[in-house]
Amino acid sequence: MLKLCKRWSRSHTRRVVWPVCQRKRFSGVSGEATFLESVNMYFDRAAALTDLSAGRLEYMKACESVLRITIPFRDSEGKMQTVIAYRAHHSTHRTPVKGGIRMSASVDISETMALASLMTWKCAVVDVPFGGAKGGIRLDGSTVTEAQREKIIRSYALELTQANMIGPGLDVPAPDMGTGPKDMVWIRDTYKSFRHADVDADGCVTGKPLESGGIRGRLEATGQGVYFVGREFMKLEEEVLKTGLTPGVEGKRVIIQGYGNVGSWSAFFYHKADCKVVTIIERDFYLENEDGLDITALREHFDKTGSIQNFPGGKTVTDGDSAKGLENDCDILIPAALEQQINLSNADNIKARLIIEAANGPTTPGAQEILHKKGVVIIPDLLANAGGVVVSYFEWLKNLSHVRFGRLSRRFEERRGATLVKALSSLKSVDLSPEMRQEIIRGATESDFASSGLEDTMIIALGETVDTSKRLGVDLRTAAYVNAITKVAVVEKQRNNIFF
Ligand SMILES: NC(=O)C1=CN([C@@H]2O[C@H](COP(=O)(O)OP(=O)(O)OC[C@H]3O[C@@H](n4cnc5c(N)ncnc54)[C@H](OP(=O)(O)O)[C@@H]3O)[C@@H](O)[C@H]2O)C=CC1
Ligand SMILES: O=C(O)CCC(=O)C(=O)O
Repeated sequence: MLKLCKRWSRSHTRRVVWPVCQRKRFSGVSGEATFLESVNMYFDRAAALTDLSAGRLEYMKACESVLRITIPFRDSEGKMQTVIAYRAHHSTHRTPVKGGIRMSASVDISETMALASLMTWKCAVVDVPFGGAKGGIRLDGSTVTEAQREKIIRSYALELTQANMIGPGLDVPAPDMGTGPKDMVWIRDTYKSFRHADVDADGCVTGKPLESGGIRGRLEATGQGVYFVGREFMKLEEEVLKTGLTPGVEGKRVIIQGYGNVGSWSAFFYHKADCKVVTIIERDFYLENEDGLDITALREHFDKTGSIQNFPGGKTVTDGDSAKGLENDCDILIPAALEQQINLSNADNIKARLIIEAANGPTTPGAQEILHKKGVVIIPDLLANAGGVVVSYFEWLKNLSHVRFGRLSRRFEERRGATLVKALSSLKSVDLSPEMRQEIIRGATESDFASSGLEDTMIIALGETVDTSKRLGVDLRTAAYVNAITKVAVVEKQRNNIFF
């Protein structure tokens, strides 16, 4: 695709599509590569193991275009404020492009481009047929009212619509850090008001609530994927041996950073699988219990108080930097908050033997080197947290087909199951328990399809990654990038871009 380079303005918002060559360099953790530089370093390391030409790799690495938007709004004192927002398209080798929208005070163009790039490689790792994109709104969501937030989100969606950077066949955003289902409804509604004749308009965004075209299972999908990938990895004896742990997730001590969407659902699934969640780290404190936190009771506490702080079933530690909790004793560490949390300043002190990257970009290249030397295994972000985009893909398919998964077949399957049970019951040699009967009779629901489709996808992607890592003798991140780059290159070559 040609790099976009347009500039235009309208009365209430301004939009600029920046040619990527104008991007600035932004700093990250002091003395370390920025997030974008890290993603590119990981890409380069893997790219060197492919037989693709340097020119093609350079093109594949670059971010195709970035839309920059300025959104005005009036704060609670009536003063005019401006919010900067972005939408980056890393690769349109497949369309639509896909990726969440982050809302945070630390959003910048460089971070958005890094996240968009990760989306390209992530979709390829799990065979989701999308290109990579990401959005960012530079705003601390807790500083605005709901009405102000709605206006900002709708303005953002309006600008994307007018720039042709949203639509079921163009670009399909979703939630990321700081955004959620309600924001997705405002986006869908804004898009639909301009494209009201588009029968597929619901597919312009995923992560919507069920009543507004969402799918059962998207809310928990990223955390559930983080669980599936960890559970399957822990079954691979040869791989587990490298960590020094015993096979199986059961009984393992887990630390989770971030109790938002991804962190809370990861906690739920690991706890359900009989792991001990011993520490949960939030921005200003961490919560610990050596015997494992009761995650069900913790959820109730969160729902009542709006925070996990002072949960009576654990000790809340507020003194000092909460990231110190990453260094607590555990088997598995699941960073599920921000990028660059595991860096040169703390990598030496990490006790975990397995790190499952639920967040995007939580480990810097410098930290990774230290951890690898210590024998720590890292299941990388582009594989570990892909569950969100996988179930987003299912939501998009649901929106385009205009029917809930299982609606046409469930009753039919149940009748056939009942006939089978009847036939089996007539055989004296067969003794079916009530649970077995129920399992045979029950037709698959939408949740069953979403969850089993996600499970299958994560198992296949982990298998492919482990195979490549063994074949090339490289770590899992490099292997996942090699697989992703190879898959994207096939599509690039087949389409034979006329601009090459
Ligand atoms: N949502 C999704 O489907 C996907 C998300 N991801 C990635 O997962 C990560 C988390 O996203 P998500 O759960 O959606 O975001 P949320 O906004 O739902 O939650 C983020 C959580 O992290 C906490 N947090 C913020 N800063 C810190 C910090 N410095 N130390 C500890 N905790 C902190 C937040 O606390 P507070 O509320 O105080 O800010 C919040 O509890 C991000 O990296 C995101 O890109 C990846 C794939 C899909
Ligand atoms: O669900 C999606 O489409 C995107 C999720 C996302 O932003 C991510 O995986 O980082």
